[in-house]
Amino acid sequence: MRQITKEKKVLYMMMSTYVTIHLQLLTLYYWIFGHNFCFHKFGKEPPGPKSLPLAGNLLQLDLRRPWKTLLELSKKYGSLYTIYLGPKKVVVLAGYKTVKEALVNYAHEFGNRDQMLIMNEFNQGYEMRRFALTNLRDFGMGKRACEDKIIEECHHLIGVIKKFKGEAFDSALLLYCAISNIICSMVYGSRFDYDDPVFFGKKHKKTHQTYEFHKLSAASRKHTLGLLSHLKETLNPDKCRGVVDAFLTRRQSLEGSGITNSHFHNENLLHTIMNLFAAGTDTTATTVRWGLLFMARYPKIQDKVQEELRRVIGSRQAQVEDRKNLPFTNAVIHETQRVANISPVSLPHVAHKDVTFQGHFIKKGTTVYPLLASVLFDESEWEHPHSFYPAHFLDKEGNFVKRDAFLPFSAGRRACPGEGLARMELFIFITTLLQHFRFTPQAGDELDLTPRVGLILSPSPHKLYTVSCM
Ligand code: HEM
Repeated sequence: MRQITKEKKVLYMMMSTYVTIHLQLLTLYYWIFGHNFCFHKFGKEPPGPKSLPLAGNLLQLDLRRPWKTLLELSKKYGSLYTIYLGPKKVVVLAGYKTVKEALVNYAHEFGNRDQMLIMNEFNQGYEMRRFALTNLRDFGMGKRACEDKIIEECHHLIGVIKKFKGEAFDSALLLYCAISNIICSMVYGSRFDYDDPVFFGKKHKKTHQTYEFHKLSAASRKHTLGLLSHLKETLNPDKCRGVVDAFLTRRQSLEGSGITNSHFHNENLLHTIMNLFAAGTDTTATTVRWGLLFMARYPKIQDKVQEELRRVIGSRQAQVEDRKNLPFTNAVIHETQRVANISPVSLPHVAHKDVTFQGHFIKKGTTVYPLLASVLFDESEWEHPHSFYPAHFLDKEGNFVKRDAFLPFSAGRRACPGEGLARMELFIFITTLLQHFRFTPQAGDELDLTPRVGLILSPSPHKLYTVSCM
């Protein structure tokens, strides 16, 4: 009897080991193959490359230039495909037609943000973003007052460039300070000199060598806190200097009405400001840098821009109003944004609900990457997608033409809210600098146009000479 029970036990153990191994094999099979061929009653999920458990498709990605791999994968899997970044499933949208259809026609369905990636996008994110943008508009964003501030800042920059007396210099830090000052004047109500500790703390030297904007003091939590405490001490609710004062005044009035648990608290203020600097400085400054680099690299195009500027506005200050009379210059600025492709993958979106898109099922909560590079270099939209070719934006008579596939600011509900300000900055900075200086490379420098790897695609470190034109 005892013998039979022992045998039963051994048999039981063997069976359970067998079942466990099979379950593990099935799980592995599912990980390797299953989620690549997932069907749903509303349609098939977008196709994609096979992925490994946990690592997903990470081993296939060029981690220094992931957007390049995403572009290559779109050639194999089409304009809508799935990849796994580790265990995280991501649906990639590629090509003008698909990106536009998703972001504009399905704006609601694809309009959420990935909570993990946006600072302060917890529950209060939407309210804070709305507050910041409404107040930026009140303090001049996209208006005439703002244009005056941009022009004033541009002249500070010109003064500093003149001090190099024609010596070659790297424009990176100067441009970051100048563009930061536009946000500073709207957020804090004042600008700062380029050698002010607001920009350069103890890390100045290192930052100068590595050109990493996020290491500048203006982008640091500690410096922002210092500025905020000064603004709090000197606050006059009847005379708001900028967005910070408006925030503090709103908080005071809420507290006056007995509301002490609103979203208007210090941490939100800090995040809102740092978000604005992160989104609004590096992007625009980097684009102006690309513009100057392209001008030095393509001197004949620089000649044509300068000829048009001299003919149409002469030596007077360029205004946004002049844009319509400067088709070639306008085309060059657009082509700069297209080729610079500073944000090759837009910020991640998230499917707001289950959606069937182009016959494929995408589950609520799935992260979606609009691949903006695939739009800006879409071979079915651009005549010379991989060349710097301002005529993309000109008709046969030389008039400026808008192009649908020009989407550096993305499109739809989540498109960049700073587009108006950015376009104003790009126009004023690029035209005014080209009215004052001719930009040329150092002797023997071919000017490498390979972008530096980072959060956005910026030019590799380089120096340019300036020759005064005025
Ligand atoms: C050349 C300059 C700029 C470029 C190319 C650019 C591009 C973009 C892109 C591609 C996005 C993501 C859109 C999406 O997810 O679909 C974005 C978001 C954003 N941009 Fe810009 N941007 C620029 C300048 C600015 C400026 C000057 C500001 C503000 C002052 C700004 C504020 C923002 C904000 C707050 C967001 C996040 C919006 C959200 O979460 O919905 N940007 N930008």
